[in-house]
Amino acid sequence: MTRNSIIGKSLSLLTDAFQEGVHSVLPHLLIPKFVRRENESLLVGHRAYKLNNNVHLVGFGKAVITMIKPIEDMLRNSNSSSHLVSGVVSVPWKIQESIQNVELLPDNHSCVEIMEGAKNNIPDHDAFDAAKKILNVVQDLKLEDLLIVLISGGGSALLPMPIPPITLEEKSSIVRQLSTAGADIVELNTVRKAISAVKGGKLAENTKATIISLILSDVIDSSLDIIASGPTVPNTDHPGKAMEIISKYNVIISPDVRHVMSNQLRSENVDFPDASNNVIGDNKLALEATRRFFKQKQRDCHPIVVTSSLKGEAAMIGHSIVLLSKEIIDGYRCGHIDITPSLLLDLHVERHANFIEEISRCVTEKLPLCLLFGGESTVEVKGTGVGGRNQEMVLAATIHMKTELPRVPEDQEPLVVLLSAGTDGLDGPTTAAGALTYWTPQRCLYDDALDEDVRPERYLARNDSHSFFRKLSSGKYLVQPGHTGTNVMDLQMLYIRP
Ligand SMILES: Nc1ncnc2c1ncn2[C@@H]1O[C@H](COP(=O)(O)OP(=O)(O)OP(=O)(O)O)[C@@H](O)[C@H]1O
Ligand SMILES: O=C(O)[C@H](O)CO
Repeated sequence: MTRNSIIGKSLSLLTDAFQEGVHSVLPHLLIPKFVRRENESLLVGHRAYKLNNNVHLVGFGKAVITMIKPIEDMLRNSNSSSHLVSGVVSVPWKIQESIQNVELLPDNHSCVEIMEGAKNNIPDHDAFDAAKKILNVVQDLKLEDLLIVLISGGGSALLPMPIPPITLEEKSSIVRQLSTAGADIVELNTVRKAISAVKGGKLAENTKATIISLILSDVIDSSLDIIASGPTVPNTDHPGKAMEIISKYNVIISPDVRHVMSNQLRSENVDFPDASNNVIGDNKLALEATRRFFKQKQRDCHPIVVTSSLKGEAAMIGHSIVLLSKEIIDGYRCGHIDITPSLLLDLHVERHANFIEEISRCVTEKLPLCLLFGGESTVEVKGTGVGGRNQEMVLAATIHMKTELPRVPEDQEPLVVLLSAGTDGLDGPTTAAGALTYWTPQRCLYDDALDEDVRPERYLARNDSHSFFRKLSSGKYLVQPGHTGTNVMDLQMLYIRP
């Protein structure tokens, strides 16, 4: 096989593995594993709920559009009547037309109203209208009703309801300032909870019905109060915490926002006995599916799940990944590896001893490796370019690969390929999920870029990673699945052959 075809095959292998990871967390496949109908009861986890034409459904997030159908099917009776009485969901702009398999969408007679909004993941008036409708539905319910709440990542932007007199524009500006300043999702959602009339458990406080939340997690450790800002989970944040975050990132806020934040009380409700919050899937599931894929498709390759809690600055992570690649390539050459301890911390390696043992074995036996990471990085956006955290990570890695990976003797042909992409299919305000890069001692993506007169450093300095990858080789290195209909953070795969 020529070097080019080995590179091409490896790029496709990683793209296919990413798709497999995404497929494993498609909500319509996860819901039936968690929710079952048995006669006139709905079984969710270990609990049984009596059905009596009393079910209402609300939902918000990037992945809820394909959660509706399995629930509707389950609640329909043999005479075609249904226990599902009403529903409203808030989903991303244009998501329905991007779901290719229309069978996954609710059918035309569905009683669930689908409202699209939050273009580019920014709360807007369409999402605000949806949030108002959702709040009306839950407020009207009675004690004997069941409320199914479908929740997934992206839910915060799709359920905006600032506490008056804060306006939607003020709220959006705070979120934008925080996320471009590099605040992580825990910080961002702590602030969102403090200024919202529905987040931080307030949706649950507004209903008498029994709540069953079905949650697809897109945050590290699946913290329930952080996913979509926990509308059905008690808010236990210290009242001053949101203001501390505002000060940390120098966010400019209006006197109204300051007033609402300083009057925030510690939540009275420390528990909602009538709410059950159930996580139906997460990043770990996707990583495990990806690991299995490598085992089946590439028998000589050793896949290792490194972490599901990767976080930090995207470009720095890209650098750490290259430093680890260097140690592994050196290891293949001398049959032994000493991993720098700080790299284990920077890459959030979960089980240090196991990881070192497995890598050492692969290096000694000269086995190809695929290291699998999951999590969510951040970017402090200082430039005016167009990009996302995954594309920025891969662009930074491309530059470090060129300068830091070793020039090994001619007779050795190591190959490094990296993919980083968001499982929701959209990385920041771009149409790609992420990107790929490669390196061999003879040629790497950086060289291709120079040949095409696309200078990686210039694009990185402007936070313009999407423009870089779009321009380079007509977008060949972009990962572009479109809206996937799911969302369990990002996946990174680092494939190294000796
Ligand atoms: N030009 C850019 N270059 C790199 N990253 C960017 C750029 N512009 C925005 N970002 C990053 O994109 C992130 C927002 O991306 P996105 O809208 O995909 O959010 P998300 O976290 O996936 O959404 P959710 O968690 O709501 O599903 C922010 O972290 C922001 O720093
Ligand atoms: O919607 C949100 O808040 C984020 O996606 C985290 O769940």
